Amino acid sequence: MAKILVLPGDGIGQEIVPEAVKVLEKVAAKHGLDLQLQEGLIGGAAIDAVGKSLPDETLAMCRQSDAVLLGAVGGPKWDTLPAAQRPEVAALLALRKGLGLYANIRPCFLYPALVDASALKKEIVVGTDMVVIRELTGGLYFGEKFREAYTVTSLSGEEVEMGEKAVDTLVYTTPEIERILKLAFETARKRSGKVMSVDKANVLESSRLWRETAQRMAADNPDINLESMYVDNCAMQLVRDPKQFDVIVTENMFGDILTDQASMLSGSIGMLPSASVGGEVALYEPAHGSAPDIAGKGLANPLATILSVAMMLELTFNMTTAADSIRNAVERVLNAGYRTGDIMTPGAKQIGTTEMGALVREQL
Ligand SMILES: NC(=O)c1ccc[n+]([C@@H]2O[C@H](COP(=O)([O-])OP(=O)(O)OC[C@H]3O[C@@H](n4cnc5c(N)ncnc54)[C@H](O)[C@@H]3O)[C@@H](O)[C@H]2O)c1
Ligand SMILES: CC(C)[C@H](C(=O)O)[C@@H](O)C(=O)O
Ligand SMILES: [Mg+2]
Repeated sequence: MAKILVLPGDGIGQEIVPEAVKVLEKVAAKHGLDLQLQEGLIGGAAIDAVGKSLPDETLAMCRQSDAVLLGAVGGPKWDTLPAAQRPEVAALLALRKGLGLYANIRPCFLYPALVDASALKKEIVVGTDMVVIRELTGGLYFGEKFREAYTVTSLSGEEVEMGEKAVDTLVYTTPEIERILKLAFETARKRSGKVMSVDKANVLESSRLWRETAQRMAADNPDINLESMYVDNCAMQLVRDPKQFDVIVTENMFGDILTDQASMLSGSIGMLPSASVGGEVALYEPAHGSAPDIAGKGLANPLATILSVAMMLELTFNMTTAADSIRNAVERVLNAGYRTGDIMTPGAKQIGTTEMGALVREQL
């Protein structure tokens, strides 16, 4: 029995998650996986319904599940709430931290049919196949943060208020760095053995600890070919020559930014799935957000969420064949020329969210 909690959340989450769930149901039936699906409230939708973006019941339901499928949280309606109540912080970050999900795996793969969908030149992106391992429960996101009055002492010795001071703290500890590097090494062993550790060790103390730890671990793991790169260079190299990368491992905020950028190598942010792992129960979530600009219009690309279901089958349920059947179905639909707006190219057939979901299911 596979107990799966479904959390559609906000914006396009409400449109893409149902498509992914129907794919999951079909694959589960074909591969003999007995599903028990439950739906829960999260994000702005939960604030509107019960006054809290991560209701206690949702967290408890996560803990009783084998896996969680999340859409997205946040949107303009809740942007003006105090920081600690915003869905992104009070729901998503709290869920990741609460469940101990210290690693976010974001595979960035270009389906050959989408080579023209990328904003980058065809010869640059063709053959893109990498995975970014993003640290998910440390760094700036979770360090101490506060605001206070900013005062300076004037020439006459008076304290003068000059506005405010805002502080975010970037903390990493050796064990936090070791466990994410360990996952990167394990991932690399199943691929080419190459790991690029991305940091800002020329400026940041946390990055110096990161780099020293990575290099020490690499010395103990001779089968791993580890290199380190500064994050600014990495941002440039990702668009200059993405095929030099296989496994990238990096801290929380660098990973957030680099994966949105890397998504363009796969054609669109609507193509980038993810798995947040390392804790009590894994959370599968597309890398993109709630896309308020297209929400409610049936335009969103459900493939990142559908491909997140494939990751769930593979990582949580060890069902590699079932996972591959989803990836192959997606490939066949793309090969047949069907596209949502974000991956549309001249000559292709533009369809909406539900049609894309239905076509993938037809191919299963
Ligand atoms: N995991 C999450 O829940 C998550 C992730 C990122 C952003 N957010 C939140 O989402 C809201 C919007 O943030 P944003 O606009 O910066 O990022 P976003 O990822 O929601 O959207 C960025 C752009 O990409 C497009 N896009 C995203 N997903 C798409 C899809 N599946 N199909 C087609 N186009 C897609 C959007 O239309 C938009 O133009 C904010 O409240 C933000 O905090 C949530
Ligand atoms: C919504 C936000 C908190 C989140 C993050 O920064 O981790 C998102 O951008 C992501 O990439 O999953
Ligand atoms: Mg992000």
